[in-house]
Amino acid sequence: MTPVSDPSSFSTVSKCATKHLNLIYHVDFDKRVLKGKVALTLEVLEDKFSSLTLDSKDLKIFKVSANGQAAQFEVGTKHKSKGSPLEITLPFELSRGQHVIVEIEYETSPSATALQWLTPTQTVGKKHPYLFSQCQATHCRSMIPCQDSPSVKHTYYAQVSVPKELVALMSALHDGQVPDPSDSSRVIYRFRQPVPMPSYLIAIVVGALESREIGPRSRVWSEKENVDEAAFEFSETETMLKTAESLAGPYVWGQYDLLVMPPSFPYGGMENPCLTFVTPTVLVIAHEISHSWTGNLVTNRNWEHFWLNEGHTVYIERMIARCMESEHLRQFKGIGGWKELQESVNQFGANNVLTNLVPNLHEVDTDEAFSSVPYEKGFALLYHLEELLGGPEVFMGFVKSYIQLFAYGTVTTEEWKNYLFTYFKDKVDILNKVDWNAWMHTPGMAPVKPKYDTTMADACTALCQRWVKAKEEDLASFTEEDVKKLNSPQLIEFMALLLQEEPLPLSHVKKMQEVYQLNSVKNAEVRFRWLRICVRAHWEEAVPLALKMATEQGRMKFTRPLFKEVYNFSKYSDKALNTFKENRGALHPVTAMLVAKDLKING
Ligand SMILES: CC/C=C\C/C=C\C[C@@H](O)/C=C/C=C/C=C\[C@@H](O)CCCC(=O)O
Ligand SMILES: [Zn+2]
Repeated sequence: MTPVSDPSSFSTVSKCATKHLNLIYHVDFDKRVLKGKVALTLEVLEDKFSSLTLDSKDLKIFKVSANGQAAQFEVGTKHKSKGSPLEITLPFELSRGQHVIVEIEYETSPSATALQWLTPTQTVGKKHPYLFSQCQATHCRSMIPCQDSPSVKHTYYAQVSVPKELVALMSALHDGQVPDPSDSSRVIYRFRQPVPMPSYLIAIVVGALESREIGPRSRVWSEKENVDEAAFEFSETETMLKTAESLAGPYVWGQYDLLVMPPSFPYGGMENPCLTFVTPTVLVIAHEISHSWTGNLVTNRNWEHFWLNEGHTVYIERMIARCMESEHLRQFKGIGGWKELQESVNQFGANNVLTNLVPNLHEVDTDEAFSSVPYEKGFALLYHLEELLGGPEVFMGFVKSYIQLFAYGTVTTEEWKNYLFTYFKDKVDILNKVDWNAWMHTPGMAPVKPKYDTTMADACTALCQRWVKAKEEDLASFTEEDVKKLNSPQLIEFMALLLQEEPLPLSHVKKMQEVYQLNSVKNAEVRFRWLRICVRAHWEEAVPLALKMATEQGRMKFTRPLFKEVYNFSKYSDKALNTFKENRGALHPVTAMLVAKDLKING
């Protein structure tokens, strides 16, 4: 494995490698902290080893020991986004191949960026508090002092003490629960993760949770008020898992549970092993299931190679759509993805190096670097290669082989490319014609736009152009029949196309509401785009609706653009700022940080 440093981590991954974590947590809702003890089993990688550096962020470190002997430690200067290096000096020297158990007693901060603590009023049930984590990309270090780099993979065991009226879940297999011997009002939940995984996939949730069985290896979890509806929504999970296995190989994680998150969860989903987190706005989990292979089994070496996780996951996700629905749907999703890529390039700017497929992340906050680029420029590259090398079955054969080769390990873009050339050794002449530098190390849109089939998209394009070209006298020609011919993905695409045009006149948007009744649509993907179309047309009645959606749920895919849209409507810039400030405390810490930057609020 070629040594590749991790610009997003302080940890000394060349000196030692974490093989196992043993975690003991006491969850304190009153103080909003995790009182923790972690035992890291480290393998020594160098000849003389007597010190190491771990990642930490806003942790109170009380005590460090190595093989039971007290060890010196120092928390270094805090970095603007990477947290603080935790320097540890062992009381003895070890050599290559030996193991050492480093134990650390610590406490997290109430403002730990990996954690969101919800009051009972912020939950559906309104009776109990709620805690959930989101570690990707570099927030595990605010929850555990560790080697917080995806280049390191380890198993873990955890014991979590919580008030006995609550349930704890983690990204691992359940290993039972016992009363807390030190406090009869608490219970200890036990978890075991036998498959080596990177720290960003450690996840915890504590709340008044219930579950329903939805398959032979799957349960869906949520607050009890939502659990029956969730069981219905995700009834196809086993079918989707089997389809993914037929494409990518065996599912190695054992259990595949789903946790329906509170509305403030900042992403559509998070592929935590054994327990995918999904927001209520997400109805399709093919992406998260696909991560069980690309991302969780084969993992990017560091975050500059994030496209390997996401590009391949989107490719498998869309192959599942091809298998379960149609090739036309896969093509249609490719067209939609190209638009998402265009939006990210427009947001960052076509010359911004963060739109490189493989960006340089030195001194870059990964949360600020996050966009659709690794997903959709990554997918476009893989689809382009599929077109060149023989079609979907041929290229999926490569993807399955790539997964088998790099399973349980980590990979860089160079290693991926070398294997691509090896696998297609009789098509090297074709591969040498690909402009790799343009695809990987150049900002802006992908150098080649795949030739997608437009069968499902044509109706969307036609309706969009009718509205764009319509004059006042043409507005009477629009009727509710226009959208009855469109399914939900097509309605979303129609609105995404409108968002790529100049803002519609206010008269057009009011007519659209009159004939299509879009204000009453609950589908988040539709509502999100509809409200942006209205605010861009300066329809003032839409402003409170946009801010309501921006604050009632916290998925950044929706919250950030909605706040920005209102902020850009100059008459309502202050309204956007004040609404954000009023709601800031209830937002996820990363969401709050990024919206503040979007609205140009310092501190
Ligand atoms: C080039 C970017 C380099 C590093 C970024 C890596 C992680 C960024 C960090 O912000 C975490 C992202 C977590 C994403 C989790 C799930 C996504 O797949 C959801 C995508 C957006 C959505 O659907 O809500
Ligand atoms: Zn993903």
